[in-house]
Amino acid sequence: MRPVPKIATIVGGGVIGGGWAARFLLMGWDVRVFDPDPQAQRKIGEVLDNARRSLPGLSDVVLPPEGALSFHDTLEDAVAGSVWIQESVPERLELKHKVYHSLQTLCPPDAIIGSSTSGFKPSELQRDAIRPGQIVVTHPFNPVYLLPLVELVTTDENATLVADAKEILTSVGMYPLHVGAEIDAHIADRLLEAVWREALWLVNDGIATTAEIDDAIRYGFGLRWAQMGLFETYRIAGGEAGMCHFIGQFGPALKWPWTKLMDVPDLTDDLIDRIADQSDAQSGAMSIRALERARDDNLVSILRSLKARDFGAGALLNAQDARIAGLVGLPDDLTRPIVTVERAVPLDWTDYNGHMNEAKYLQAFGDATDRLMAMVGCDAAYIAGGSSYFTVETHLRHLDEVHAGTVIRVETQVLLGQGKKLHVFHRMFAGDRELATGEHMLIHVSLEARRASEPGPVLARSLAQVAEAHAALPVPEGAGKAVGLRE
Ligand SMILES: NC(=O)C1=CN([C@@H]2O[C@H](COP(=O)(O)OP(=O)(O)OC[C@H]3O[C@@H](n4cnc5c(N)ncnc54)[C@H](O)[C@@H]3O)[C@@H](O)[C@H]2O)C=CC1
Ligand SMILES: C[N+](C)(C)CC(=O)CC(=O)[O-]
Repeated sequence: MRPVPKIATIVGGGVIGGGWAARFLLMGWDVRVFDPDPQAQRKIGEVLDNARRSLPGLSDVVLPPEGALSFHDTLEDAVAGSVWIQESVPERLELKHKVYHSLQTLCPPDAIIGSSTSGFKPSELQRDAIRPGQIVVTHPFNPVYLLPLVELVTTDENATLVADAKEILTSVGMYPLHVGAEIDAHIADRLLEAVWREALWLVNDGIATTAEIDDAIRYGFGLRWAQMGLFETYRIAGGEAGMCHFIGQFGPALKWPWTKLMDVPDLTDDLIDRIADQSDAQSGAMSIRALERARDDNLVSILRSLKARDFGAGALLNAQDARIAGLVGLPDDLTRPIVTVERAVPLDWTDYNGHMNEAKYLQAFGDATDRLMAMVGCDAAYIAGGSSYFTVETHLRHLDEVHAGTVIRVETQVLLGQGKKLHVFHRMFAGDRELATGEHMLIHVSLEARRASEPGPVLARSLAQVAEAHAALPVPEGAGKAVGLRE
């Protein structure tokens, strides 16, 4: 794809438009918003605050510098020079048609217009459009700045822009699921709608409250769904005999009255009041923004756990980190310490004292050592060949505190890189502020014998090169020290 100016326009800056604005901005795009609501700027500001505290820490590398956000009184101003236009106005087809008509008379003809629509088919959106091929469905999930899925639904008219759309969405950390055929509500909302209908019936019939239904999801199958989805978990539920056995066992239940799916309860005032009252009793003590923060904190923890396992949505985040960081090799300039970590402090690294927990300093220094090892050639392929380093001694010093969202940087000096021994000194900074140091002795080992061994020649040469260059640097303050005892 040709290099494009990173300019996105958000038309409709409500719940979803605000989330799109945050994702594009934090991934380095300039974002222009058009929304006639006088409260739009305040609302987007609040969504952005939530995004800024949660999204950067998902990444183990530093995100690109944040783009510029601007609000515009006219659509013409808002779309000038835009590459991606995200329509997120209310779910009314005639309103969306009106918006596309205005947009297409004003916007660049090669910009992509993505619609956040939860349920309209792209052919419905394209009807009577000036350039039907410019409009696609890009259906996201709330919060758009944290959840990667975006359903990309297209028609034959869109053939030439599908690849570009996928590339742009992937570049901002999303997972474009290209839906093979257009249907009402795409894939995900069709599934959600089924669960939603059943939940409404359960409240309507007085079987369960809103809180009990939420407990049934979050203490059970919701946790399974978050990492594996439906079919993979049911395959496991079939035991060793797998999916066929599972269907054999539970297939007959499809004919039993387990679901009321095709009927919808009448949304009478009584039912709406009951749902609203139960929901107030369940969560009314918290503001929407506080609930959003609780949701985001939990999502960050779940996503980071999946990331550590390189699984599901976590594997997507690792791929995004690799794209942002590019290839890792030794820097050209070895006359100064090597930057081995540059990242924001994630929400789940902070503790009851409201700052980064002591254990996470070791995590960051461990990551710095891993990065240095990869840079000098002790990378995944080398380790798969049966050799690695084990850390045998560590000394940490905590010099200053740091909070969630702050960008930290670790600079690494090799004090010794000879034979089996690798002696490193890490210094952690936030800007110019020194936060901590970590001194570590590592021994090269054979993973088969579980004993010390000599490094391979390429690794040994590369380490010696760094150690020799770093020997010219002053010995860092604090190196070689133990915990002092006052007399
Ligand atoms: N809320 C949700 O959970 C999700 C919603 N969606 C979809 O996103 C779209 C927007 O939904 P929400 O953000 O929830 O609605 P919302 O009501 O929070 O926001 C809509 C915004 O559009 C603005 N607006 C109205 N007319 C406009 C116009 N002519 N030009 C520019 N702005 C205009 C409104 O002032 C408002 O700020 C819908 O198509 C919806 O189906 C998609 C995924 C999830
Ligand atoms: C309720 N909803 C149909 C607007 C939901 C969505 O479209 C996706 C989501 O975020 O759940």
